[in-house]
Amino acid sequence: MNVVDEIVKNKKQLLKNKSADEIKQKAHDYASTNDKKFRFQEKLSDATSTKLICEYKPASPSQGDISTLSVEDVIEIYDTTPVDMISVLTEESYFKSNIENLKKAVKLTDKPVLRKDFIIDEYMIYEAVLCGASAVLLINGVCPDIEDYLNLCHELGIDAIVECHTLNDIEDVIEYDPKIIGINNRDFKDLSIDLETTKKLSEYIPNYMISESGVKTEHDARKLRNYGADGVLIGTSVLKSNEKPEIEHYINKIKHVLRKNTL
Ligand SMILES: O=P(O)(O)OC[C@@H](O)[C@@H](O)c1c[nH]c2ccccc12
Repeated sequence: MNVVDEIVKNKKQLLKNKSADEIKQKAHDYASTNDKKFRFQEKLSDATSTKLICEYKPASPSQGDISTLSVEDVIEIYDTTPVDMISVLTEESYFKSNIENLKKAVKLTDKPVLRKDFIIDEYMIYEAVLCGASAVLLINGVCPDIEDYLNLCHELGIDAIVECHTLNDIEDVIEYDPKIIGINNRDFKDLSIDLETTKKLSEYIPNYMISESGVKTEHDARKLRNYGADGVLIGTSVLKSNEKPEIEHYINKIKHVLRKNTL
């Protein structure tokens, strides 16, 4: 069993006593009064720069513990630096986060926030909406029904980032016209990284493309920008230091190369 199978198995267990029906109405009511809709897409539509998405990721299956900073500290940094959108892991067991961290993040910033998790039930989308998230991640091969879940996100006014890693993944989802595709440079099978995944797949992506995982240096970010990424998502490298000035410096450096007028 690979790590994603394990995560999904664990997730099913955690969701056992939850029913989407319990919070469905509440989420729809919330969405009907919320006028801030599709904020990820709105940001991506501004072509003056490639967007920088930074992630709150306390731990991961490949790295173990990543950061000891609190979610409050991290979001404060992301809120006050040129980060365009924020991603918050909510997976409990392998990434050591939780849904409360998403709630906290949304309260602490006006920037659009993505719920990053292994979404296997509509319950998790309603929950994200009720926390004030602007987007959710739908992973092809993990999400049980990309078409239905995309429609649900649309009804609720939030963006979905449909995550793909292979051309087959893209072929699976393309008929549902996803507005944002996330190319994961990390192979879930062995957790290896290859930024060329973005290069290989970019020509098959009709709308917005976010390149995810494995970005370390400005050189990497520039490469992905040149491959056509509309957004670059970084977790581990941005949180490598526990020192606020160092994190700020890293963010400024990366955003600098993502501005279109830099070579
Ligand atoms: O820490 P990195 O290599 O910068 O990667 C961030 C992000 O792309 C990664 O956390 C991620 C991409 N897709 C996911 C799906 C679930 C959990 C996590 C992820």
